[in-house]
Amino acid sequence: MISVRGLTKDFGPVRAVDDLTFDVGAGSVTGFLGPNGAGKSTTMRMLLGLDRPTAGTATVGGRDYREHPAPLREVGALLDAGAVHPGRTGRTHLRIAARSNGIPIARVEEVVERVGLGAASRRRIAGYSLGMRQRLGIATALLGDPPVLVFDEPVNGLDLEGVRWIRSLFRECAEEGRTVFVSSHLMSEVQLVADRVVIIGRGRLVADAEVGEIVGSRGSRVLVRSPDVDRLAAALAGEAEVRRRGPGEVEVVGLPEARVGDAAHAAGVAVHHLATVEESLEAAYWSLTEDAVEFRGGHERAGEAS
Ligand SMILES: Nc1ncnc2c1ncn2[C@@H]1O[C@H](COP(=O)(O)OP(=O)(O)OP(=O)(O)O)[C@@H](O)[C@H]1O
Repeated sequence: MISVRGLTKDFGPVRAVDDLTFDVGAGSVTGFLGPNGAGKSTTMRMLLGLDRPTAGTATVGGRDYREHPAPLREVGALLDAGAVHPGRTGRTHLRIAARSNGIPIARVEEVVERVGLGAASRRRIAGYSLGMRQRLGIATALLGDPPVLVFDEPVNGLDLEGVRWIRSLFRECAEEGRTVFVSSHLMSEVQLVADRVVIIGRGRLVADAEVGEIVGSRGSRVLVRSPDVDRLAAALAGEAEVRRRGPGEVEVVGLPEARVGDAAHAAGVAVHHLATVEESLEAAYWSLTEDAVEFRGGHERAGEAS
């Protein structure tokens, strides 16, 4: 499990990470979201002992990353897929990583197979596409069969097939009981794969909740098209909020679609279209950041300053 408490990082006058507190639990995929420059990479670097916090702590399995004797067995990480020796073959790179972490060499074949690197693993990394480098980085992360996986923007550079593959890999890893923590600035991508999300903006925590809770946080909305929206609005008065969207179109907030349909029928109002609006994580994100309120679902931690 990953535990972040009061984590803060200043680069000179710039506060890149500002008093972050959250946990990332095992057995699920947690997305780490925020716009460019929000502080995601800096947070992950502190988690992996690559940057020293100005204040606070970031631990994996209750310990600082640097305190783990064989870190690859505890945390598998993909931070910068370009940061590998280009003259080596993928297989040599993996063998060196295995040896320095006391991992049996036979494991190299297993991870090469699992990430679909195949024959490319015998070629020099210099000739790899960005997608192949991502796969090699993920193979390195999986090498020590670690309970915790940390990936910074893993989808970057992958083609459509690669993106689908990585989604199923995350799911499998979570189903195997691992902690999977994945950063992205692509909300739609995270919505497809994550169970929970930690959202940050300007270094600060914006949300820490199940994807469903965040997406549903604005309440259910039903879009209705009718030639008589005025009568419909009157019929629903006091029961729900009715917002005008355009000529003959309203959005009803706070009632399920069946209730809206029944109310229209009872009032004798013709309805040409009626459907629940599917909320996107992106829309919920903008609404959360605009409101600038901290939203926390589910796992509220007792005694914690928010
Ligand atoms: N080594 C550094 N020196 C000075 N400032 C830094 C350094 N690393 C990051 N920053 C600044 O800290 C802030 C957070 O950057 P960070 O890379 O962590 O954001 P991010 O959310 O990962 O963004 P991106 O999606 O663009 O990678 C930015 O303002 C960035 O310019």
